[in-house]
Order: sequence, then structure tokens, then C-alpha cells
Amino acid sequence: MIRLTLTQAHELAESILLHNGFNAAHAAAVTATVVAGERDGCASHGLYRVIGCVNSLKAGKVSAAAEPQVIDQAPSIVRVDAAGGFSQLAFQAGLPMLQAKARSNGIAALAINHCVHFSALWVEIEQLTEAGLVVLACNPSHAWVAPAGGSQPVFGTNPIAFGWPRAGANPFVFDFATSAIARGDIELHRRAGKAIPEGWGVDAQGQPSTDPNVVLDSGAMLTFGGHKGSALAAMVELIAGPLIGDLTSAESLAYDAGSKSSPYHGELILALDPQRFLGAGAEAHLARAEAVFAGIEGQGARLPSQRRFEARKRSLEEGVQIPEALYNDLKALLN
Ligand SMILES: NC(=O)C1=CN([C@@H]2O[C@H](COP(=O)(O)OP(=O)(O)OC[C@H]3O[C@@H](n4cnc5c(N)ncnc54)[C@H](OP(=O)(O)O)[C@@H]3O)[C@@H](O)[C@H]2O)C=CC1
Ligand SMILES: O=C([O-])C1=[NH+]CCC1
Repeated sequence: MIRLTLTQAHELAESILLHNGFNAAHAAAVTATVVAGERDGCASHGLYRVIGCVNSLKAGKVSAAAEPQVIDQAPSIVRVDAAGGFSQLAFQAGLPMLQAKARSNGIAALAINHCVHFSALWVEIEQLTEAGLVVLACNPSHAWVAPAGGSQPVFGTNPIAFGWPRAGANPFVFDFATSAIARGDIELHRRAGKAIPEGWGVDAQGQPSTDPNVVLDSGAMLTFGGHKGSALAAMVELIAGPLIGDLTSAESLAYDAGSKSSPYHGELILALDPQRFLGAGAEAHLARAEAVFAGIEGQGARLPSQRRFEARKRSLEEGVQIPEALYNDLKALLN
């Protein structure tokens, strides 16, 4: 393993992105999310993703200098046209108007369109919980996941993330793929030459497989929780696809045309302002919500994101460790 300080991790990612042609704004926005992923112990959306960024650029599937256009679509809807660039910069561009609309209306939506998307959603969720807002976000990806009861890919790995601000504590945040596991995790198993657990995927005949090559290249991933994950994955296809005028996971994969680039589609982010919902009662009701968290932690169960926040604390002190093979692959992108 190679140990890097967070500053070194940042410099490594940003220099690769700049060297390969991304403009300064995209390089900075993408670097912030992949370094945050590595810092928080989310390797599937950490530094390893820089390789995919460069591959997507070489394949002509992402714009290196796209300028996101912010559109005031309706009193409660802000739309950002990412113009074929990565989603990170588009999110940053739309964030101020989303917050302003959520504060004045109580609820607001940000629809990001035409973005190339590969990041973990909690990075965005936390920026809204920090502003005191409740938030829900989701997006499709590429059609890699079979519906419950079937064996042919229809859905993307379609993450759903939720955040709830808490006074004096880390926010309550969960963020998961509606597949049994993120595809990035299966790709990391492949890189490490390891089998995957049963239940993550099937082969082309729909039979269970623990071979990451089979699941990634010819089979299908599975949803989490059977028919329940399957229904949630379908919901994400609909509300972060056609509802916002953007591609489904099947359409994104067709657009990819075998280049194996990051997915190209939209993202939907809903922000709710407790102050606007509750007025003078906000503080008392938010205090009541704390009983839910106490009920979970009080019996020894953990809150989602707890592991991540602990990893963050550790990484801020000790830096991060990445496999030597990944480090070498990243350095090779500077040649
Ligand atoms: N951009 C895209 O299109 C996609 C992005 N992704 C990203 O991939 C990432 C990983 O997704 P996935 O593989 O499903 O994640 P995991 O299954 O690893 O974890 C998902 C969530 O569950 C929490 N959790 C895990 N174990 C427990 C536990 N025992 N008790 C309580 N909470 C727990 C995690 O918290 P903790 O982190 O603290 O462990 C996290 O919030 C996400 O950040 C997601 O946004 C996934 C698919 C597509
Ligand atoms: O890990 C995953 O499933 C994905 N991350 C970005 C696109 C899909």
C-alpha cells in the first residue's frame, strides 16, 4: 500500500486531470469529490475514479471545459445544463439557487441535465445539510442491473441518498446504490483479483456468479432487497430520467456505444427547509427527531455514515492508503 497525505492525494488527482486536458474548474471540482471519497473510506468512489475520468475524455464522452448553464425553470425548480461536462461543476453552479428556492418555498428541486456522472452523492448531500436543509438525491447510471425476477440488465446502479441536518452532531446521511453493491466495488474486486460475494450478480444465463469478470462483462448485477430494491431502482429511472427530460440507464448505455465511459444522464436533488415547514416550532420538532437516532444508537446499532465520519477523522490525521498498483496506474496518467 502507498500512504498519501490528503494534500498529496489532492495534488495527484488534480495534476492528472489538468495534464490530460480538463480545465481548472472541472479538475478542481472532480478532485474535491474523489479525494473526499478516499478520505472517507469510500474507495469505490475515490482516487481510482480518476482513471475513468481520463478514459471518458479520451473516448470523447465528456467535455473537458463545459460551462454549466443555470436556468430558473419555475418558482421551485432550478435546472442546470451541464453541457456534457462532469456533474460536480454543474451541482456547484446550481447550489445557490436551489438553497434560495428551498428557503423561500420550503421545498425546491435541482434538475441537472446532460452531465457525465460518477460521484458518490453524500458529497452533495452534506453541502445541503450544512445549510440546515433536508435533502434527497438520486440518479440513473448505465443499464447493468437486472430487475428482481429477471436476468437482463435494465436499471443502473441508481443511488439514492438522504440527509438530515442535526444541531451539534454530524448529519444523518445514507447513500447507497439500489443494486446490491456499487459497480465500483465490483471493479475494485476485479482489480484486486478477488471473487465477489454471492448475491451481487449473475452470469449471462441468470445463474449466480462470484466472478467479477463474468458479472461485469457478460452477466448482470442484482438489486438489493429483491423486489423492493427493484422498485426503487425503477423509481430512480423515472424521476431522474424522463421526469427531468433526461436519459434512462438503458439510453445512457446505448449512448456509450461500448466505450466503457462514465454514464451520461441527469440527476434530481430535492431540498426541504424545516424552518419553512415548521416556523417557530422548528427547534422543538427537530429536537424530537433526535429520539429516532437515540433509539438506533441506544441499542448498539450504528447510524449510516458513522463509519465514514470515523474514516474521515482518521484520514485527516494519518492520510490515506491506496494499493500500489492503483498508485502506479495513476502516475502513468502523468506521462
Ligand atoms: N454516481 C452514481 O451513479 C453511483 C454512485 N454510487 C455511490 O456508491 C457509494 C456506495 O454505494 P453502496 O455500495 O450501495 O454502499 P454501501 O452498501 O457500502 O453503504 C451504503 C450506506 O449504508 C450505510 N451502511 C453500511 N453498513 C451499515 C450498517 N451496518 N449500519 C448502518 N448503516 C450502514 C453506509 O454508511 P457508511 O458509509 O458509514 O458505511 C452508507 O450510507 C454511494 O456513495 C453511492 O452514491 C453508487 C451507484 C451509482
Ligand atoms: O459504482 C457505481 O455503480 C457507479 N458509480 C458511478 C457510476 C456507477
